[in-house]
Amino acid sequence: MANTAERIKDIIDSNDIVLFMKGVPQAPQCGFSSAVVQVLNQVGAPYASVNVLEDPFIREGIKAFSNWPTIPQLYVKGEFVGGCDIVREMFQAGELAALLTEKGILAPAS
Ligand SMILES: N[C@@H](CCC(=O)N[C@@H](CS)C(=O)NCC(=O)O)C(=O)O
Ligand code: FES
Repeated sequence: MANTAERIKDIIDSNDIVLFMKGVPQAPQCGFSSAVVQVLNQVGAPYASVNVLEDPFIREGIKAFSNWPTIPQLYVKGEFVGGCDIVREMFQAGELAALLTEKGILAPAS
């Protein structure tokens, strides 16, 4: 099996939006992960998710990969966006929708 950093790179390269979280979108296991799920659902873009509670290598590996100490972690088009606080602030400021539009994931508002 590929090493953890390679697995992580493969995951973020093969999904436009991917959320590393605790639990699954239908049943988040932490309020921070739940908050990002709610933001993504509201912004209305499809996303992949990885449950770090199922894989301790990914749970620790993603922190090293992003140089960010906590879960959740959101990636868009291979780039680290942030955790719960950043994503929530960006959403409230309209910056998350703007980013997703700029990246060609969301259609421009007409
Ligand atoms: N302020 C953080 C909150 C996230 C957070 O504190 N996560 C903790 C508790 S869920 C964490 O990932 N701890 C390390 C771990 O559980 O592996 C954010 O903006 O995302
Ligand atoms: S699992 Fe306890 S704060 Fe996230």
